[in-house]
Amino acid sequence: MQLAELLKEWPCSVKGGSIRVEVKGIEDYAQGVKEGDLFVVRKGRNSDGLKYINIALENGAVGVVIEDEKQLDSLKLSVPVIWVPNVLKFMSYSAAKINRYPAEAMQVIAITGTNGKTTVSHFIGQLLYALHKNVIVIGTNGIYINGVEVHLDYEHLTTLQPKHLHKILKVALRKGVEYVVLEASSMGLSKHRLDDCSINIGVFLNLAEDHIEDHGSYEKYKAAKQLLSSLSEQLVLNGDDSFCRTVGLQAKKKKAYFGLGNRVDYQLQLLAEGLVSSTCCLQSKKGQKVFSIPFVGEHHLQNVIAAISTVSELGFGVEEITEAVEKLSLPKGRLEAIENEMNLDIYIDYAHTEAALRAVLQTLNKTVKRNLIVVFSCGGDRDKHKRLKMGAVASKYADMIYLTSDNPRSEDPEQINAQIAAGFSPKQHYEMILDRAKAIETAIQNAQEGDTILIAGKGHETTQTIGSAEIKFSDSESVKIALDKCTKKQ
Ligand SMILES: CC(=O)N[C@H]1[C@@H](OP(=O)(O)OP(=O)(O)OC[C@H]2O[C@@H](n3ccc(=O)[nH]c3=O)[C@H](O)[C@@H]2O)O[C@H](CO)[C@@H](O)[C@@H]1O[C@H](C)C(=O)N[C@@H](C)C(=O)N[C@H](CCC(=O)O)C(=O)O
Ligand SMILES: Nc1ncnc2c1ncn2[C@@H]1O[C@H](COP(=O)(O)OP(=O)(O)OP(=O)(O)O)[C@@H](O)[C@H]1O
Ligand SMILES: N[C@H](CCC[C@H](N)C(=O)O)C(=O)O
Repeated sequence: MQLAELLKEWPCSVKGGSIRVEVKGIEDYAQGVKEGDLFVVRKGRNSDGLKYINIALENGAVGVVIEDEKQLDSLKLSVPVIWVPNVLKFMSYSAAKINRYPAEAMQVIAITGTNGKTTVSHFIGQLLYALHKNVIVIGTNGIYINGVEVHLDYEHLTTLQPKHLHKILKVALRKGVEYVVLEASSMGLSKHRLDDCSINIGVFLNLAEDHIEDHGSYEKYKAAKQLLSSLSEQLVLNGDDSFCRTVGLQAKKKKAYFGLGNRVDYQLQLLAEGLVSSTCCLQSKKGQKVFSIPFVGEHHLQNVIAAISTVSELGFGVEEITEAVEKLSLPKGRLEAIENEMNLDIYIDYAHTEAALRAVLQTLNKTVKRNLIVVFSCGGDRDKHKRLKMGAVASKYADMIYLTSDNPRSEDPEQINAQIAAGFSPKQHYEMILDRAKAIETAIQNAQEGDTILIAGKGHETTQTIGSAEIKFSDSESVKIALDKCTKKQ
């Protein structure tokens, strides 16, 4: 697309060079610029794109986009310098336009909420696939087309940056994909990553505390989540959550509420709960239906009803949806049970917020046969105030806690754990073993037949970030290694 064509509908000023040049893509990482890209100068937390203009030009940038108007005069370049009022919004607009707005040709479902986004997006993806639709799911656990993971070599965020998002959507459209299910993180929304991805249904799951420090305050975090409402044509909201109710009340658009409580359009009632499955009754304007769900826990009932109501709002019948629900599976690292011969119930779960840890512990507490043992820590360079609260929740349910490391990043894991332990009850039994593999091994070694072990916080993750080093690490691999060692010793 010609630069002149790209800029036609956007407020901007241009100096130097020619606007008749062909633009192939948009890039804000200088080293990633390819021949024909526009380089976007962005001031970040650690650095400033201004320092890398020369690298971008050497790599073939055909224009440089800036946000600071003064640079229009100060930058003397051989290519056009383009001033726009907001580079993040411009990146979203231009990535969508260069790729010819692929989202518009598909049904897009975007999910926000503090907890459950990955789970619900995978549920919706699985349901649509079972209903013979081609579907792409994009989120924390990666990118999946019809359940098959697509491996890409760029930085993986929960909500993709527009430069990646619209490119992958264009490929998906070519492959015949009809439905896009994506996670809308608060960071993604506030950084305008989804501004030009036309969203048919916006799903609101819940609001609890996370990423408060990234946003600056709880109010700002809430406002970021709420942005999804204005970006969506239609809303599906959790009627049991007061924030979601408020979003619904303020939105003058088509909406449907789901929940376990009353006054909702799609209500799920728990009839019976087994060890690994639940029997439920769905009441909706489309009728009543009893069916079984292949997992337990109130939070997962919430996730299931969120997925059912969304797919129903897309126009599918309740009968066919509930049939498919019986075959749903949880995404990797969510209440993932690890089989073993030691008669232990071992689970890996991605709980890394207070609400998530409470949800998973309440669930396990119902089925625990003997002691409940928790192995966890909190991420470094992330909300500090959640640490004490997660400590208090863990201590409410756990007989024994192993404090360890969970991506300490630039922080001292011992200090992080001290902040967690400050929330423990005075009688709490606990031990600190910073090496996560060792902590897992010790927990398994010291456990007695019938105990339940929850390893929380890292779920599907395959790395451990210590300082600036990213080391290969997986909870499930570590559990398997520990189990091997323990069974050999027996
Ligand atoms: C807070 C945030 O969004 N940070 C993102 C941001 O970093 P930054 O603004 O600090 O950028 P910077 O490193 O200072 O660099 C400034 C500019 O110089 C450029 N640069 C920099 C160095 C260089 O060698 N060459 C170069 O061109 C950079 O590309 C950038 O344009 O831009 C970087 C490059 O694109 C991102 O990697 C980084 O996301 C990091 C990875 C991140 O962790 N973001 C998280 C908080 C996030 O977005 N998470 C949400 C999930 C959260 C949730 O669960 O709700 C997500 O959607 O994934
Ligand atoms: N509806 C829910 N309410 C509370 N907790 C939940 C809910 N669904 C899942 N969880 C908990 O949150 C953890 C993370 O779930 P999931 O990955 O689906 O959420 P997410 O919103 O995508 O998380 P993030 O974006 O922070 O990575 C789960 O492992 C579980 O412990
Ligand atoms: N999306 C979340 C994931 C946190 C997972 C936990 N393992 C951690 O590192 O804190 C974040 O980047 O904050």
